[in-house]
Amino acid sequence: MEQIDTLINARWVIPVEPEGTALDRHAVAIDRGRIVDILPWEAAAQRFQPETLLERRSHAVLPGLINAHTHAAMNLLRGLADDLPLMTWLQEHIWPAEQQHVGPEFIQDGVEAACAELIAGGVTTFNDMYFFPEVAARVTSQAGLRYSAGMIVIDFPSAYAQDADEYLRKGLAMRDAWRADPLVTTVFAPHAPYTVADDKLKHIAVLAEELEARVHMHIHETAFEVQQSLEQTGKRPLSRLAEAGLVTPSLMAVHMTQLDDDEIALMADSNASVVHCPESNLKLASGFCPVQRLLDAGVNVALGTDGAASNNDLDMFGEMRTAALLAKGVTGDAAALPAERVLAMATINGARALGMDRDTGSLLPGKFADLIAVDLSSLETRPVYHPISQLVYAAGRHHVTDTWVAGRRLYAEGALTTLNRDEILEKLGRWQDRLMTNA
Ligand SMILES: CSC[C@H]1O[C@@H](n2cnc3c(O)ncnc32)[C@H](O)[C@@H]1O
Ligand SMILES: [Zn+2]
Repeated sequence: MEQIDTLINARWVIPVEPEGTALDRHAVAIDRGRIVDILPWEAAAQRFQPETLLERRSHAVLPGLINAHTHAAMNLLRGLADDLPLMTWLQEHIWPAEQQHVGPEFIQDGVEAACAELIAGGVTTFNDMYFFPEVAARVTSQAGLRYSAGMIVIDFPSAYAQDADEYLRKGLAMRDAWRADPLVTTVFAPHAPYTVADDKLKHIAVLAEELEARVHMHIHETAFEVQQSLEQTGKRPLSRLAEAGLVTPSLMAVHMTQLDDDEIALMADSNASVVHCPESNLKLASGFCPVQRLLDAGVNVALGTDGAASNNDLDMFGEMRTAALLAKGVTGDAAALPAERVLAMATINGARALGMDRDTGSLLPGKFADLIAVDLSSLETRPVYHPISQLVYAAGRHHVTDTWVAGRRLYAEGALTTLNRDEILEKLGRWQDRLMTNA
């Protein structure tokens, strides 16, 4: 018998690779943080002697979800300003609130609350863009989540940095400081084409190539952004970025609601990724990302929630369902973005966008044991004819019972193991009072 750390007997194991597969009555064997094998229950019982045996006989076990675009600390700004278009929301509400309140304590408490929400919602990796990423790294590392930290650049001062050079310097210092932590990776995160000047974009392109780092950026979020760029520069933002050398396999282009055929071809030819954030785009009335056309062209499309102030949650189950339904509405084709494809977007495509697909994003022997268990035995999820469809169209994040990152159980039968829920709720109450008295 082989000694292993954990064996999970699941009613269905959904490895995501190959897409659309649901293995009936299979077990996942985990040892030293990695998946050893996936095999039928009986074969697993004969081969393994686990230290921990978990019976999840009415559950689907699948890769942890990858939230490919967040602003985690913005959990403290959830519901501060709703029912507004992007630029009014940002310029008149969010940016003033950030100027007044953002600092290390804000990040500490906001990211902690976000980590709790992400873990309970089945997310094992998130790709973030926000101020003070070194504070977020400390929090996420303690929480046990996999964190892709944005080295942000934006052409306006904040409590974090005064100008683009200082943002870059601080980001690179954070990258060096966290290099050895297996849960923390770093990507460049210039905010948007309209907030970062050409020379900085070119500098980031050179650094990203040298350091083999991803570049995470809001691009073509609204028609207004494209129109304004045409008026100011005579170019659409994406062609400005292409001229700066940023449209490469390292690019994670977030939103992309405005794309013509040539731009879709450019994204495909460049092997760049798109991060689709359907709920934020709907709520801010930003537009519709042409997801099916991008996928048909061969573009890697991942899924993200955006921050809790524009979504207003970090619920990747909700995001999968919205993405699938929206694609059908936009194309007029009920076959657009089927359940197995949207699950791939929320897992392996996110890992590909981040350059982490050798390690996470699907359940394959040798990969990190980043996985979740989802209970499909409740009234609203029975009967189960097609487990993957059920996960996307009927289940929700409240059906997640367990979340593991690198084999460590961060959520155990509905309880957080690394974070204190009551303390987080208390801190959220204090921030609410603070923001309401200083609005
Ligand atoms: C430089 S830190 C990130 C910066 O982005 C702001 N933000 C949050 N959501 C959006 C969005 O959908 N589009 C553009 N900018 C956004 C956030 O408030 C921070 O200032
Ligand atoms: Zn965003």
